[in-house]
Amino acid sequence: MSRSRTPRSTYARVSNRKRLSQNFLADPRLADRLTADVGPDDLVVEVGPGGGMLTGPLLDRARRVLAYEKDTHFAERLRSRYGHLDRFRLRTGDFRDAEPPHEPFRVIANVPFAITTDIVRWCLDAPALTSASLLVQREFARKHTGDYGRWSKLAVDAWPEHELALGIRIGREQFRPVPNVDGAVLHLTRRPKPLLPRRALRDYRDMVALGFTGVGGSLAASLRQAVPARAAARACAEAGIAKDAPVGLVHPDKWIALYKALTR
Ligand SMILES: C[S@@+](CC[C@H](N)C(=O)[O-])C[C@H]1O[C@@H](n2cnc3c(N)ncnc32)[C@H](O)[C@@H]1O
Repeated sequence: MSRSRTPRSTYARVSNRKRLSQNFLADPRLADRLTADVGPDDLVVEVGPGGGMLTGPLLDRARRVLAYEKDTHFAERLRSRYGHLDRFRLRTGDFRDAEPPHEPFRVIANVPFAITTDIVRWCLDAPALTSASLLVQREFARKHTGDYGRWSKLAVDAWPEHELALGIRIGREQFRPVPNVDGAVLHLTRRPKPLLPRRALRDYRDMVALGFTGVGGSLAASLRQAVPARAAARACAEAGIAKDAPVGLVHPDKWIALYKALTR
C-alpha cells in the first residue's frame, strides 16, 4: 500500500477506529477465502473497504466493484490505488444512504460492527440483491440463524424471501486491532422463488409482529389478540406449533405454515 498523502493526527486515527468500528482484517489469505466464490459476472458492493484488504481480491475476480467508505482518509488511499480501474467505483459517505443498484448484485463486507443491523436491513430491502456475505460479530450471526435454538424477528420477517445461514467462524485474532469478540460470516441468500406470494408479505409481517408482542407468553396466546382463540389453536396445530410454544422457539418454516393455515 502506498503511503498516505494525508497526514492524520493520532487522535483522528484512534477516534475513527472506534467511531467507525475499524477492525481491519490482518491476513490476506483470509481475505482470499472470503472472496473465493466471486465470479467474473458479479457486481459486488463492498461496505467499508478501509485499507482495501478485501477490495484487491474482489477486483481480481468480479466484473465490477462498487465500494462505500465513510473515512475520507481511506477513501483517498483507495482512489489513488484503484481509481484508474473502470471496474472500480468508490463513493465516500455513509453506506446507509446508498441507493442499491438496479441490476443483480451481491454484497461482501467486513462490516463496521456498530451498524450491522442497519446493513443487514439494507441488504434485505434491496430488490436486486442476490446474496450477501457479511463478516459480523459471531453472536449476531448465531442469533439470527437459529444457532442458539431460537429465532429472531428479523430472521422470521426475512424468511419468505431470504435464507439466513451461519458461515465460518473468524477468530478475534484475525482483526487489527483485536476486538473483544469473535466474528463469523452471515450469509443472506435471496430465494429463487419466495415461499409466499409477494402480495402476502406485508400481511405475513403483520402476523409476525403480533406474534412477537410476547403477550400471553406463547405464540398462540399472542395471536389471540387478533384471531379468535379456536382459529389460532387450529392454525398452530396445523403448522405443528405447540400451543404453549414461546415465540422465539418457532422455526421460520413453521411461521410460513402458520400464515398459510390462518389465511386458507
Ligand atoms: C471493520 S472495518 C473493515 C475494513 C476492511 N474492509 C477490512 O476488512 O480490513 C469497517 C470499515 O467500514 C468503514 N465504515 C464505518 N462506518 C461506515 C459507514 N456508515 N459507511 C461506510 N463505511 C463505513 C470504516 O471506516 C472501515 O473502513
